[in-house]
Amino acid sequence: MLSVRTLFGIGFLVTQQSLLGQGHVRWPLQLTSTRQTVLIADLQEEAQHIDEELFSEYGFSVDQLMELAGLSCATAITRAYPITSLVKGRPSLLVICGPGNNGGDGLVCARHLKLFGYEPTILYPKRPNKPLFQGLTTQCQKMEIPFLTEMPEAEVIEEAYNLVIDAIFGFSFKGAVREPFDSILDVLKKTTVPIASVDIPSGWDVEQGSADGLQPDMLISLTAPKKSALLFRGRYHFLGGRFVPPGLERKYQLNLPQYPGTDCVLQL
Ligand SMILES: NC(=O)C1=CN([C@@H]2O[C@H](COP(=O)(O)OP(=O)(O)OC[C@H]3O[C@@H](n4cnc5c(N)ncnc54)[C@H](O)[C@@H]3O)[C@@H](O)[C@H]2O)[C@@H](O)CC1
Ligand SMILES: [K+]
Repeated sequence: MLSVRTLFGIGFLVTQQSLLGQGHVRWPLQLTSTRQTVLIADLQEEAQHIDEELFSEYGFSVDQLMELAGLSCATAITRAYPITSLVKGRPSLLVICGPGNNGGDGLVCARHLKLFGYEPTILYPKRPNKPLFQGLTTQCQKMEIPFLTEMPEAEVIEEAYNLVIDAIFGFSFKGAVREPFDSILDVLKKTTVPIASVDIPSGWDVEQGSADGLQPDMLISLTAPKKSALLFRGRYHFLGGRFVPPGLERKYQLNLPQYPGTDCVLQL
């Protein structure tokens, strides 16, 4: 039996097979907006399995998918926050990158945003010692994107930036946030500048979310929305990462919506 609950302020519905009293329900968990219905990657492990299979079974490389993911994020940001809509004199953005692949998506996103005419600045406090991330960092430096050495205060962010892009943690985040990201997230919770989160709002449990965590204005879900996306209450939810082969979509019953034309993003 299907039960329907309204969890979102602006016309979003969440439907799930019998939410109460039936134990754990894997599928189908759906997110329905006025525009789309998509199934949700219910478990953290599920998102990780999809990720691993893309590399092991389907022959993709990490940098390939990261490029597509980061391009999706940059494209979605241009749709939600076109340069003409920004309130500051310059189209300044702060991109905060974490220590894993979510951070890599952030670096790619920053590079494309620069090409799209924005003025990103990057904070990248924990840099993995791997050629992929070193290359992405060099590319951003060569694009003349400035890197900060420390997290600005909330008031400075409000003064200087139109938007913060949160590429700190994605679907591999677990447990209590460790420094320096704990302090960074504390500042982000204080600022009133809109936040666009890549894949998952950082600090949120991938399945359960976080009642006192970040409340981003935008979420760009990659491949498929994660379960915690049901708790997202911001204005803009986009799906990106248009690279899922049909066999993988069938195996995980993702039932992904049709992206319009040649677009790499879809507003949910
Ligand atoms: N298959 C996909 O869907 C794709 C996923 N991509 C991105 O990859 C992300 C997942 O990347 P990863 O698996 O590298 O993981 P994450 O980027 O989610 O985070 C892992 C890093 O965070 C650290 N970390 C975890 N918990 C922490 C805590 N409590 N405090 C402090 N540090 C913590 C880990 O030590 C590790 O360095 C996705 O969310 C998405 O953004 C894309 O790059 C490519 C395609
Ligand atoms: K994130």
